[in-house]
Amino acid sequence: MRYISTRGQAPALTFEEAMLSGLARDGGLYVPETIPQMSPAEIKALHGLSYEETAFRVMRPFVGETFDDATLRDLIAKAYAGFGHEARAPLKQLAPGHFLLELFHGPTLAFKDFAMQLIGQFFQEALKRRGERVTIVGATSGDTGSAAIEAFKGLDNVDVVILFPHGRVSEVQRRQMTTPDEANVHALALDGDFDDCQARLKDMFNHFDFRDEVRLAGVNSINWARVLAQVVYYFSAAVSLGAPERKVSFTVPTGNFGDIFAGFIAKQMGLPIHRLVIATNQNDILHRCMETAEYRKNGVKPSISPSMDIEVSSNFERALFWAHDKDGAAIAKLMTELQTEGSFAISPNAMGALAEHYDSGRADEATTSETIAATLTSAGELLCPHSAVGVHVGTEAAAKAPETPMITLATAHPAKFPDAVEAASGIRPPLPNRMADLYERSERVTRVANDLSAIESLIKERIAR
Ligand SMILES: Cc1ncc(COP(=O)(O)O)c(C=O)c1O
Ligand SMILES: N[C@@H](CCOP(=O)(O)O)C(=O)O
Repeated sequence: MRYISTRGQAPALTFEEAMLSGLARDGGLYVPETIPQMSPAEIKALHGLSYEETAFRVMRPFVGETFDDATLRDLIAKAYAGFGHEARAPLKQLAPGHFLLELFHGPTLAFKDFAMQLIGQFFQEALKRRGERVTIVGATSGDTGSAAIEAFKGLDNVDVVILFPHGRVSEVQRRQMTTPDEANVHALALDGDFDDCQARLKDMFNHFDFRDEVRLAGVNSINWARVLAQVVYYFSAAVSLGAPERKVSFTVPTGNFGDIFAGFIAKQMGLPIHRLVIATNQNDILHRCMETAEYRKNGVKPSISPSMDIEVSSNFERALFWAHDKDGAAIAKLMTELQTEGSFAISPNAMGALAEHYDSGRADEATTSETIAATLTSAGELLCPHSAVGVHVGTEAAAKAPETPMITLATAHPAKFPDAVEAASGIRPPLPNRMADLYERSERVTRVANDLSAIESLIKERIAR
């Protein structure tokens, strides 16, 4: 299995090389050259298996020779052992034909743990074998950062540096990143928004002297291994509702497009998915793009679902690559236009290819709050604001195809966003006992300007210690 860049100008890599490299050296994102197929019989055989065994069977062909079967099984087992629900990703019924896939039972209470706990294991195994150390730099709007810190803290062959937008994450999210006291954890609060954090991260990958000097690695969904780990729960959920005999649709609260793109990969592998529905908050660039065929930035507005306050949706590049018949030059041109003009137009052919798989919808701030309150009353479920965006859009989409079950992804625990949830529902969700002292722990964070050389100097200084 080889991985190629969406911009067509970087060397093809193995799974291990792609995982440890992060961004391709032409600025693109790695994707598998071909997508392994699962037959209806192989999908049917997933019925009744543990989440871990499902993960093994779905991911095995992508991993190639990086890990043998026994090692891969062992790493998967270690990754999910700390989850707080035996099913790992339980499915609950919200309404007739509408289900909620709870992805927040991992250690940091968001769906990021599914991938991050696993790639934490993958990195440790690969680095030990190679005798290498790396500097992981991550950009976060709140959840990737805490999940990465949890997965990599205390390891002696990794430094983990997280850039988060100052003042634009919830207090719980911030404290999850700033209170760990392990020396290899570095939380940096950047003066800017998430797009600035992600842009500086990509600048670091494109600055080869720095990249090579610090042996930069990435654990955002830039990293193909992140996306791969997220493919698994599309299989486990669809199979429990009758796949391969029965088609299902998914609604995904979307920002950086990694989670919904994992659903696209599951569909390409053979999972019978009817529609993949992009659910955006008031930062609705992806929804507007699906409606107008134009991807146009108009400024990020802070919302009550802050993890989705994103306008430069990194993995949309991977979706566009497929929609343009894997024409790397075409993708490079669109990405340059986005950088220079703040927008690009999508051709009718490519829009047609996107519309074959994706629908979209948005929820504004008031609708998000109303959905939190309404879902508590109708189904007894207390949603986080991101999941509420999904439930609102998923309900609308389900009404258009009532014969197909709709699965909405619940991407975070409500206790990560207590202020917004309390304002909407009157209930302040408590943190789990193991995190009960989060507000008492002391914080360690460095404020940084949105300036590449200042950030790079700070990182070099930190990792030299
Ligand atoms: C809670 C939550 N929901 C939804 C999203 C959006 O997911 P993605 O960026 O994969 O589209 C994020 C951030 O990634 C998130 O943290
Ligand atoms: N919402 C994310 C943004 C980064 O997304 P990623 O999937 O590329 O890591 C976050 O919580 O940080």
